Amino acid sequence: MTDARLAIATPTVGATGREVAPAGATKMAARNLNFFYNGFHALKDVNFNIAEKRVTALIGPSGCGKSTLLRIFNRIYSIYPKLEAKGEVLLDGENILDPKFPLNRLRSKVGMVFQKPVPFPMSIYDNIAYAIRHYEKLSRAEMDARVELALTQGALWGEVKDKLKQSALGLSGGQQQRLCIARAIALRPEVILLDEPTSALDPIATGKIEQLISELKDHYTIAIVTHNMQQAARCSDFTAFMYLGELVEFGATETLFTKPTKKQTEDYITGRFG
Ligand SMILES: Nc1ncnc2c1ncn2[C@@H]1O[C@H](COP(=O)(O)OP(=O)(O)OP(=O)(O)O)[C@@H](O)[C@H]1O
Repeated sequence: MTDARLAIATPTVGATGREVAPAGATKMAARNLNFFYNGFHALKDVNFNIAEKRVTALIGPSGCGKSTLLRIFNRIYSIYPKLEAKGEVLLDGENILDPKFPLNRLRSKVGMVFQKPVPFPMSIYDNIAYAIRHYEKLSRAEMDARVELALTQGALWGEVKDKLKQSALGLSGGQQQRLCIARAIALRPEVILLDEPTSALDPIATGKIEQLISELKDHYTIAIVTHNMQQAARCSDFTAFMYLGELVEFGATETLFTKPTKKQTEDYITGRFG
């Protein structure tokens, strides 16, 4: 991977005291990353960068390790004793795989949305507020404003503003997924990881989520696992193609889809396998 825009950048400190890197600079990076499921070598020496305020897509045939890689970016695996990661995953230059990197801090900076929408069995309002209460003490008015902002950024406010007290389980699948994205946004993360966020949705709901992703990248760094190559082509700035646990090719999405340099990539994107 030689794209000069992805060179590791030294983070600078913004007005809020939060470290900020310019859009396009490296936000997260895997360095010689290997992962083992109870001895099974699922990721092999993976190196790649996720650019600040850009969308990076992970594509590849089933079982190639896309979800495994995404999950390592917020250390979800660490709750299982027989799973082991070797190498480094850097967030603004700090290794998040280091057990000394606090999990709470990681989870507040790196949010995750799963394949199947999983709203909590509570009201729409509380789905957002519950997550915030875990991290912050806010007044009622402040909480109302945060809930509204998250639902607005999640492109859901217009549809739910008159039924905030109703159960989130009554929303459609597409609305539930936007609620899950809003819940992740409510914690003001810097990075949002999306694991096949539209695979359970119809084309209209999928279109809304794709539109939302393109709006969110002005504010957040996004990595998305998708089986849908058109989706990767439509939504992402950079694409990583994986095969059998290896990162085969990484580059600007347009280049990877029009002029892949590896035969395996070409075979996959032209539908010859996978
Ligand atoms: N909990 C687990 N225990 C053992 N092996 C696992 C586990 N989860 C995944 N694997 C294996 O690790 C490899 C990578 O799986 P992973 O789910 O990351 O692939 P993927 O590319 O996301 O696949 P899909 O597109 O089908 O979701 C596969 O060989 C899979 O069988």
